Amino acid sequence: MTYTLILLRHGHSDWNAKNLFTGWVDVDLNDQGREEAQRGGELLAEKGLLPDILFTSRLKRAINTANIALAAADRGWIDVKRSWRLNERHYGALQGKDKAQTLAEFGEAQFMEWRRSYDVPPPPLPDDSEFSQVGDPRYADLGDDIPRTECLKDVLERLMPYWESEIKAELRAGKTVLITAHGNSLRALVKHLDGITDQDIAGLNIPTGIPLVYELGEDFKPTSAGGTYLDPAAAAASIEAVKNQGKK
Ligand SMILES: O=C(O)[C@@H](CO)OP(=O)(O)O
Repeated sequence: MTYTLILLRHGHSDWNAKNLFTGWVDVDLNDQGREEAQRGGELLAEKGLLPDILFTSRLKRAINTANIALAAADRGWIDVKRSWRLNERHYGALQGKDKAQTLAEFGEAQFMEWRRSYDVPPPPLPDDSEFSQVGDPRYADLGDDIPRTECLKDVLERLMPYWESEIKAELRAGKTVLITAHGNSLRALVKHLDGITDQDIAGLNIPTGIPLVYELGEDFKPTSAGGTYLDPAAAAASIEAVKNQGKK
C-alpha cells in the first residue's frame, strides 16, 4: 500500500515577472501563471492522477493555481483545507525588493545566503512597511506570532505540525492529496520527505506549475527519491530559470 502525494508550485505571478522578492505579499498569477496552472491540471488528468483533497496556503497565487488546475482536471469539487503553514517563506525586509538590485547591492554570497541558506533569515520587515502582513485579517489567528522574517528552517518548523496532523491523516485515509503552495514551503517539505541535508537543500529549486508526484510507503518515505515530475523536460528548464533569478 502506498500513499499518493502531489506537490504543485503556483505558476508565475506578476512579481516573478518583475523579479521581486514576494514572500507573504499576496500577488496574483499573471497570464503565464494561469496557463501553467491549466497545463498542470491537464497533466494530472492525462496521467489519471485525480486529487481527492486539496491543501493550499492562504495566498491567492496558490489558491488560484489550484482552482485552475483542478477545473482543468474536472476536480474543482474536492474538499479544500488552507493554512498559513503552507505560505511562502516570509522574506523579511527583502519583500518587495528587486532581486537583481539586491544582488548588485549586497553581492552574491549575501544574496544567496538570504535566498537559499537553511538557517539565516533576512533582516525583519518593519510592521509599518507597505509590504507587512501585520494586521491582515487573514492572519488574525496568529496574533503577534505573525512572522516578520523567516529562514527555511523556520518554514520547516511551522509546516511540520500541519504535515503530521492534517496532511498525513488524509493520506492515511487513502486519499490522493494535492498540495498547492510555494517555492520555499515546498522546498521545506521535500527536504523532510527526501531527508536532504541542511547544506544540500541550498541547491534544490522547485519549478512553477509542474506537478511533482510522490508515492510514499507506510512509513511516509518516498518509494522513489525526489518523486516524479509529470513533465521532466519542462521541470528542468523551469528549475534553471528559478536558480538564475537575480542574474538578469
Ligand atoms: O520571492 C519569493 O517569495 C521566492 C519565490 O518566488 O523567491 P526565491 O526563489 O528567490 O526564494
